[in-house]
Amino acid sequence: MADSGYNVSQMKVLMEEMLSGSIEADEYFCMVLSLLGRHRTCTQLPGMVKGLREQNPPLYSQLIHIHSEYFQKEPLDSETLDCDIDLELAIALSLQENSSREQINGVLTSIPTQRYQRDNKDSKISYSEALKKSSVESQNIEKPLSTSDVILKDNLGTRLTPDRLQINKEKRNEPDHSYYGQPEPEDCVLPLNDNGNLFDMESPVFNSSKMKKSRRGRKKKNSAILKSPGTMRPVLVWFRRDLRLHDNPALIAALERGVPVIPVFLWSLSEESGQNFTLASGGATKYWLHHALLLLDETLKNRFGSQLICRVTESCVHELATLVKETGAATVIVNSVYEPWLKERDDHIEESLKKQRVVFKKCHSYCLYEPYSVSTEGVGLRGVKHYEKESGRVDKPYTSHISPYLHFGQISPRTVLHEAHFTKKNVPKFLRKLAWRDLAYWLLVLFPEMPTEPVRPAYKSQRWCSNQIYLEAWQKGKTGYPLVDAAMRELWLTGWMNNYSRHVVASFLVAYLHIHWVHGYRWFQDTLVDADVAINAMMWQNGGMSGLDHWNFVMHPVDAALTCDPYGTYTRKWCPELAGLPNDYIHKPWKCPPAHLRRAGVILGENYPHRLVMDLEERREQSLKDVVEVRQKHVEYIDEFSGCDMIPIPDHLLASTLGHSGGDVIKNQTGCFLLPVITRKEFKYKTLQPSAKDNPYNTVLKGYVGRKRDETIAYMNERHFTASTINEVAQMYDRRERTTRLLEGLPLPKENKNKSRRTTKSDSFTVIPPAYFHLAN
Ligand SMILES: Cc1cc2nc3c(=O)[nH]c(=O)nc-3n(C[C@H](O)[C@H](O)[C@H](O)COP(=O)(O)OP(=O)(O)OC[C@H]3O[C@@H](n4cnc5c(N)ncnc54)[C@H](O)[C@@H]3O)c2cc1C
Repeated sequence: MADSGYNVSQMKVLMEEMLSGSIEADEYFCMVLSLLGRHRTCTQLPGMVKGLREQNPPLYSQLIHIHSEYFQKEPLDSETLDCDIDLELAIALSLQENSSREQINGVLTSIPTQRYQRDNKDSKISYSEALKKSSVESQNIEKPLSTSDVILKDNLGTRLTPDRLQINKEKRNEPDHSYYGQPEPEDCVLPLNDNGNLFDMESPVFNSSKMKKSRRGRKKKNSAILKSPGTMRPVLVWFRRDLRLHDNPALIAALERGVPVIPVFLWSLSEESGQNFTLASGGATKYWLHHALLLLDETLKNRFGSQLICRVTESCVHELATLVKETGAATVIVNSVYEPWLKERDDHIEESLKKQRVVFKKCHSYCLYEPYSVSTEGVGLRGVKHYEKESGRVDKPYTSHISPYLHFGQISPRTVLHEAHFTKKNVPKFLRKLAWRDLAYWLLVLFPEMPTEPVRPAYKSQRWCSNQIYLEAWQKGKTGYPLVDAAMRELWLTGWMNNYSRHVVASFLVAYLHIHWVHGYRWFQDTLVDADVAINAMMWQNGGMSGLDHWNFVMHPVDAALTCDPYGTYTRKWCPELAGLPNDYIHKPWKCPPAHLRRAGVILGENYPHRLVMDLEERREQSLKDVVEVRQKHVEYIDEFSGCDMIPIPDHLLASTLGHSGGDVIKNQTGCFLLPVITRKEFKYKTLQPSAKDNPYNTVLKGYVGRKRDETIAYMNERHFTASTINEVAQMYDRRERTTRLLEGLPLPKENKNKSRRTTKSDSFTVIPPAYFHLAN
């Protein structure tokens, strides 16, 4: 067993997880491999799991089988290193081997780049030098630097922040790097195991035989190709939102070819944004991107003597065609991006490269699962019954802060997932968030108009307020509500705010200022360093009440502060003019006695604004009325059985879910197949009883109520879990008893008809609404 206490406990957890069925045997094996290293796994794993021989013979033999299959043929030598070291070696090899081969054989490879031939007619020069040169010179020759290229080199005398990537300086102060900085390249490496090896991230499904095969394949291919210089056409790795070297499937695929690898980054603002005013690249993200590119280039340069070719272009398809001509590349490899308009562009690029006889290969890495591969099979109509309320302290760095790194692919989601599995025992909420990231991309693929058009069609006609003063006050953090202002100022100054604050400011804009969520989406796109069309649009749609899974809560700007900033620390940091107020009044200065205000140096209306809107209850009521009006106007989008909103399901999803006939049969008068979606109870109630004065389902969260609700949910979950565990153990004994009696020929005990169920009968979500039966038949 492992030497360190750390590993012992890790091993225990892993074994427990495998026994409880939360991980498979091959996952277990890979994790052990990562923790103990190859040698110790080879020699110690059979002994470690021998207790299973009695306890769980099938599992035991499965593990032994995996173990022997993995180690049987592969010698334990230093060449079989894990992914990143492989990567490092391979990159070094692909550059060095070429150059040394040229020097030894005195042979110039057969396919130097066209431009290179132009420039070096007489000279014989090694291919690697040619490549290195090509990446520097390609920009100098074809186009003037100032207009089309972004060269990320100080020593080339080029501006590090070219115009088109530069953030609008008048608009933004320099972000506070001490608060939120770019990672050093080293920050992005995978964790080391005891042997100093890295986790093997190559196999997403932990398939040991696949892992082994691909390693062998890689070694073979490298050596085979390196021996035949005649086939050395380089490969272009087009970096997009995968600005890293580790766990990068496109880069690995390129290196596997054993030919020179040319790293490229292309920037086309209009293509990034698509046609629908998605604002995919706002000022803050450009700023982040700029630094991420610098880092990537630096890493390539320092560690591998390579460099990133960066070009700004109107059309990536043309730029790639040019690059292919310049370098003689036979293959372009990318990691897929999933925004529908970018996918369309990739399809177009693939076609066009095909005509040049260049292979365009796409790998998957941006999400955990490819959005196109997500199956709806097995998805029932169950609600999200035990959904825990979003909570978070804005005054503490309790969340991971990895969103921009994930957005630009500086960290891969798989790495995060694996680290989460390894470093923490139980992080379901965090894992759920990673899944939401995938969910956002899945939704964007289904509803490409999501950044601009409500997913619930009825809500297109909702009335919104167009008061520009409100919007600007919100954007600048001058609403007079300290928590909202603190969050918006943090966003402006750092390009980031945490999830809870995002909910607070979104609720405020939509439910209290009545400003269309699209304005919120746009502002976030421009100011967040992690601005992400898919996630941002999904969240604003949900906050704006027209999304697939709209929030079942509204954040009150004062009460929310009780939960997220109970001592006012956060608010004082970003609204320093209020710093002197006592805790009791920091979130509601308008209630502060004049003497306290004077002592704290606060003059409302002068150094801190009066509240933009004062009648919060009334404003919220109005927002409810607006929604009810929409629902009453568009009854065709309301399910008559459940009272829920309905959304049209895209045909292709319908066909994949219900089979080829699905698309024809089940369409109503709107010409679409409509599916009921979760709808706030207060909307249903008020739609049925518009003049009712009461609102038993009021969704406005009170800080303390929120906390109490968390505790109640945790308590209920625990009871539910304990009850079902006891029930299952009882059933297991029951089954054993019956088997023994059967074997011994004894009469069987009477069945207990009142067995408790894991899912209670009263769970309304398990009942399929009659509407569905009606439609499905
Ligand atoms: C109105 C609104 C707009 C948002 N816009 C964006 C955006 O443009 N880009 C963005 O990355 N996140 C967005 N989020 C989601 C969330 O607020 C951020 O991902 C989170 O605050 C980032 O901090 P973290 O890395 O510490 O998150 P953690 O809580 O540590 O979560 C880890 C990762 O999970 C993912 N994640 C977390 N929450 C969500 C979520 N609700 N939906 C999908 N993925 C999630 C992110 O990639 C995040 O980095 C938005 C939320 C709201 C309410």
